[in-house]
Amino acid sequence: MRKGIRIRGNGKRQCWGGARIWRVPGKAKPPICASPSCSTPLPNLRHLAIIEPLVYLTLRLRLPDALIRLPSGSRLCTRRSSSALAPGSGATIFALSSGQGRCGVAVIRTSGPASGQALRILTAPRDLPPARHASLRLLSDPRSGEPLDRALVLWFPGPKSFTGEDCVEFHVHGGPAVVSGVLQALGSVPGLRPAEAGEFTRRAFAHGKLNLTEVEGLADLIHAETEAQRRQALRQLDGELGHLCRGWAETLTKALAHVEAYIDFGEDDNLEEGVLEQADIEVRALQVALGAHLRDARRGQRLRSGAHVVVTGPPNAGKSSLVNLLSRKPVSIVSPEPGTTRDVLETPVDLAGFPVLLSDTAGLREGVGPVEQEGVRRARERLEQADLILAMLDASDLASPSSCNFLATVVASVGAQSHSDSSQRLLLVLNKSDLLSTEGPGPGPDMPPHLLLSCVTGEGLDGLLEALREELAAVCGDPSTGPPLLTRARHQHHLQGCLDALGHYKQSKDLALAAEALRVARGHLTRLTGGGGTEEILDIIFRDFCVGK
Ligand SMILES: Nc1nc2c(ncn2[C@@H]2O[C@H](COP(=O)(O)OP(=O)(O)OP(=O)(O)O)[C@@H](O)[C@H]2O)c(=O)[nH]1
Ligand SMILES: [K+]
Ligand SMILES: [Mg+2]
Repeated sequence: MRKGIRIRGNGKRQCWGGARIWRVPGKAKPPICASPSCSTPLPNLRHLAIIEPLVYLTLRLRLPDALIRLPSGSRLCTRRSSSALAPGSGATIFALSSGQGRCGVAVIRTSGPASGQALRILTAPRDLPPARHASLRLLSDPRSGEPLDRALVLWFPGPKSFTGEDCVEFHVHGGPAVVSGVLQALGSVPGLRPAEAGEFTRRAFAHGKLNLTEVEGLADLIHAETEAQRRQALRQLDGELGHLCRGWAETLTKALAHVEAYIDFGEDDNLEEGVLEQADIEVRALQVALGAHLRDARRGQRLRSGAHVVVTGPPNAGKSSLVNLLSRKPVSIVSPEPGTTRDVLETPVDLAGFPVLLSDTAGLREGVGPVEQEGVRRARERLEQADLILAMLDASDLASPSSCNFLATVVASVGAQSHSDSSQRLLLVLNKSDLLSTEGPGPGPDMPPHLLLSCVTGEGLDGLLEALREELAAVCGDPSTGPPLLTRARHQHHLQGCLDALGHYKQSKDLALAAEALRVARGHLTRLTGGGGTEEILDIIFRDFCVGK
């Protein structure tokens, strides 16, 4: 049981960790809400510490971005640091938000206080259309009165808009002359300026419309190349990861309130028994949840950046033929001459809906010329980095020394690995099955689990794709089910930091240090969803976006 250190003021003032609570001696006057913008009276502090630990802690520690809730559950205030806005952010911004180049319809967006004025000026003499109704308007250049296009316009008065500010969308014909004419006309409206890359989304973040994980989910959705990446990004944009982190942060806030309450009232006999034990139980459960998520961390990142699948095997097994088949393009040279492939040839492929970096490699054999030997060395090096190994043999040549050696080394060594989430996975493919009928015996009973395939006839390809889908779901995590995945090193960093701080909480003998460890842990979760992120991190994240997003 930790001993409590009690810092008691002179009955009037109790200061703790910099937050000051002023108590009036005698009848404890109920404190008021910490938010400067309201003065709602709250029930007395001791009572509060137990029935509303979140509010108690908020008052005690003035958590900057916490939700201050009354027992009735109504919210008092939430706020995000406005520093998240890009520099020069008071202006109204505009940009082409649909793709560059000739297209049927192009979408030009504005966001900021002068949006309504810009819409009036470009559609003069008509007034603003009804909010959120697509309206057909003639756009004209305010400088010359020259008609620009007949467009659909949409007026989104803030805060019910993507950025939380007044927004307008111009849906114009997607010809370069129309788009540039409208952009120039907008540029001539006082108070408007072209948007920076990602600035619309950055404003949505600054106005609390998106948290940082949702911003990253939006970036991933825009960059998604495969079905699995789209599903994963959509879940993150829908806030699943942010929601999970908020739940963890609330658990920590409750545990912290219990520890603080014990520090404040530990000796009072009417403080509930087991307040500290309750905090320990909450922390232990959180450690288990965080640990499970961190073990999964690599999966989410693989899903974003692509799983490394390496094709390996003895010369002439048909490796290059398979790579060309899976990538549906002539990535590698195929020839009957063994030792054709020397360099590692990497190509991004959508395999069964998963993003994959598929590598073709030199046939593994010893005792060849220096160039091919360098190729073999590079092949082995790439094999080390593989998330999934496609091991290939010629099914009609299984008794050869090169096949036996390959089975005894590469295949056996991966099979021997203890199966954990981070260990490599291997699929054994016996190629050239079309030769089996004529060339004699196929695989014996002691052959490890394998798939038969013919790159020439395509026999067995469906089975291989199904097996690949299962393996890749295991390697990348199945984005349709299971908990939301961590998709960035930043997420992993903060979760690891949170877990480390919880470790310090458990080791600390001194309650004050234990409370501080919980605060540090909670800070990591807050930064993960974007409260209090540093400018540099925000710049890096929003740099990922194109202009107009
Ligand atoms: N009959 C038959 N021949 C195949 C099959 N797959 C590949 N081949 C032939 O086998 C020879 C070698 O194919 P590659 O794809 O170059 O083999 P590789 O493993 O990349 O060879 P190296 O790069 O030299 O290691 C070529 O002549 C292919 O046409 C198959 O399924 N059946
Ligand atoms: K070959
Ligand atoms: Mg090859």
